[in-house]
Amino acid sequence: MGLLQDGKWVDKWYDTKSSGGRFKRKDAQFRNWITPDGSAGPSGKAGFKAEPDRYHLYVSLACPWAHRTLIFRALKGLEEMIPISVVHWHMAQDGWTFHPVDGAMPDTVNGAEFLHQIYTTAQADYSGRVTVPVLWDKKTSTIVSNESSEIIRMFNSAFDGVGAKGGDFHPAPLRDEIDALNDRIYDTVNNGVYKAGFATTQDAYEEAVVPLFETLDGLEERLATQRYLTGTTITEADWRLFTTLVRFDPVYVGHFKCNLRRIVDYPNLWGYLRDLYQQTGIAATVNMTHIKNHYYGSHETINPSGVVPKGPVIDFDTPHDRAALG
Ligand SMILES: N[C@@H](CCC(=O)N[C@@H](CS)C(=O)NCC(=O)O)C(=O)O
Repeated sequence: MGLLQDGKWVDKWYDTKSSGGRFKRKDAQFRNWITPDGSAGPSGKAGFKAEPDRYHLYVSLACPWAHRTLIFRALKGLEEMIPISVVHWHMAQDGWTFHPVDGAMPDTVNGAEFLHQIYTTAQADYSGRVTVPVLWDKKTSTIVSNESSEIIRMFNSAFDGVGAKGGDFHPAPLRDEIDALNDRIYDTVNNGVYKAGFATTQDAYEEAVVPLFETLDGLEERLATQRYLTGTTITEADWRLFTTLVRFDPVYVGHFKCNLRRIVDYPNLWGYLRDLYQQTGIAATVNMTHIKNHYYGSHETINPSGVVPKGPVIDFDTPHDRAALG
């Protein structure tokens, strides 16, 4: 695991010393937007018009942030318009690589061996972490965005005029509610599991793990009377929660010490997770081998042996009985 410093790759683990053992996630740096007419979005430069066969997506099947983008690509039927490359699950001294393994897909656009080469192709003196997902523009040979929350917003609507499937997962009447849910769930759940797992002091760990389960307890109550987070329709907030929940029992409970309770111990959250998993096209975006091998096999500071546990045995296909909620 490493990062780029002035365009040079340096092998370095996260620094938690300067923050009392706390893991602090750095903001993504490429923040442009694809829009229907190529005008600038909420941030970044103009010039990225929604066009078929112009963009390419680099992902890891292990990564919950990249997983969001794969889900939106599937929901909106963008598979042909936006092809993908998939990195190897093992993120070691070279960072993410395109080395072959079952489920990986080579870089057919730039012919890179390492993901960091994509970053330096976009910006030769780039300094920062080299993360997935990356949305690439073939026309101008640069990175449009490496921020998943913004990539899914683009996929949600920018391609609607050029052949994307219908469906709006951030509809105007629900926006405030979705955004508020996203804020809390990002901080305490999506990023909360990382803050617990990468903490290197007891205090930092407890500061993360307690709010994580307070939020999960609250969501369990919320989902007792409604099928999805905002009611009867699935929104962006549900998909953003899903990618953490699906990894929770297989990885976060053990590897990240998020073990006050498991998702299977929460009847409503567990049914809700299966409900989302069983939606059309979603199961195909979940690769449990990449997920488990990546976390247990790449984070040497947490699991030095790299041994990957066999369990738990989980069946996301069992009926969920949530249709009665609407
Ligand atoms: N803000 C980014 C975060 C992406 C992210 O941290 N991805 C992880 C994989 S799950 C990564 O590539 N980490 C490599 C690193 O930090 O060096 C997003 O949501 O797109």
